[in-house]
Amino acid sequence: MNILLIGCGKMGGALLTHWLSGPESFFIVDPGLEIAPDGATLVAGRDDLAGRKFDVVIAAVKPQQIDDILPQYADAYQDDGYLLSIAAGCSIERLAKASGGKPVVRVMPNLPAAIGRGMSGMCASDSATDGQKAHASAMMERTGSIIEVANEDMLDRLTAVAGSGPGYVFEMARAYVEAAIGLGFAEHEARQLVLETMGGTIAMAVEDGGPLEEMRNSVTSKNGTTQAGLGALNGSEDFTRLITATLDAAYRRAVELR
Ligand SMILES: NC(=O)C1=CN([C@@H]2O[C@H](COP(=O)(O)OP(=O)(O)OC[C@H]3O[C@@H](n4cnc5c(N)ncnc54)[C@H](O)[C@@H]3O)[C@@H](O)[C@H]2O)C=CC1
Ligand SMILES: O=C(O)[C@@H]1CCC=N1
Repeated sequence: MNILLIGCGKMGGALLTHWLSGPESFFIVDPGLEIAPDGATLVAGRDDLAGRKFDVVIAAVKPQQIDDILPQYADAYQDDGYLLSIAAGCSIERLAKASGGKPVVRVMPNLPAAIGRGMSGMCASDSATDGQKAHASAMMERTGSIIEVANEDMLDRLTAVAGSGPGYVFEMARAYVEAAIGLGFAEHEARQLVLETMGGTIAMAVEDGGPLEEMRNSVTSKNGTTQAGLGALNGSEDFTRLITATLDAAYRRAVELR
């Protein structure tokens, strides 16, 4: 199976490192790349394809570039080929038009795919076959977990939760480290304390599987230090409101990018 990856930046490149462990042959087009990742073939652009046809074309460029770039490759699909897009927001309707009417599988990955811990969502056009959906899903499973959502709107909502999610978590970690430095720790100590605390806590929540509220309460002694900290963090629900506003803003942006 031959796959053409259009765009091999932060997200496309992260996914590719795991996709390369599969049986497909990867061809990459990205003007920003000078050498092909090991195991893949770099092509200069549409005119460098020598008539080759692809079973899957993957769109991993910015959503704003889709309408300019994808039509250039509309004749590069096998008859039963499909388009897989990771572009945020960009609708199946737009993608189908840009690919000359090919079946479309939209996937929303996230950056921890780089270490095989991605959390992705997927939805497909009615024209995508079960085989195409199963193939896209199997590719994403090489990069972490995947769920199928009922419709495109839910994929845009998933983008706000999981696609952009690592950005929120990195920002929380950054602010947490900054605050720890403010309490007197050296930067390397603050980073270790915060990342090990966050990582250990998340790993425990996943392993335990119980209600997060109960787990939070198990840290919180009456009139203790955690209660004092949590009162400052979310005593008047400010943190809950901020997180809600964060997800709402990201979802609204995904809708704008449709
Ligand atoms: N970065 C992230 O965490 C996530 C990104 N995405 C989606 O992935 C897509 C790519 O985003 P990033 O990887 O973050 O951006 P990026 O800027 O790192 O990658 C885009 C790549 O496209 C290449 N490119 C530009 N013009 C091109 C052309 N004419 N032909 C082929 N390649 C071309 C660029 O050289 C660059 O390497 C976006 O649509 C974004 O919505 C989805 C989920 C998460
Ligand atoms: O910020 C963005 O638009 C992309 C999509 C999800 C994560 N990064």
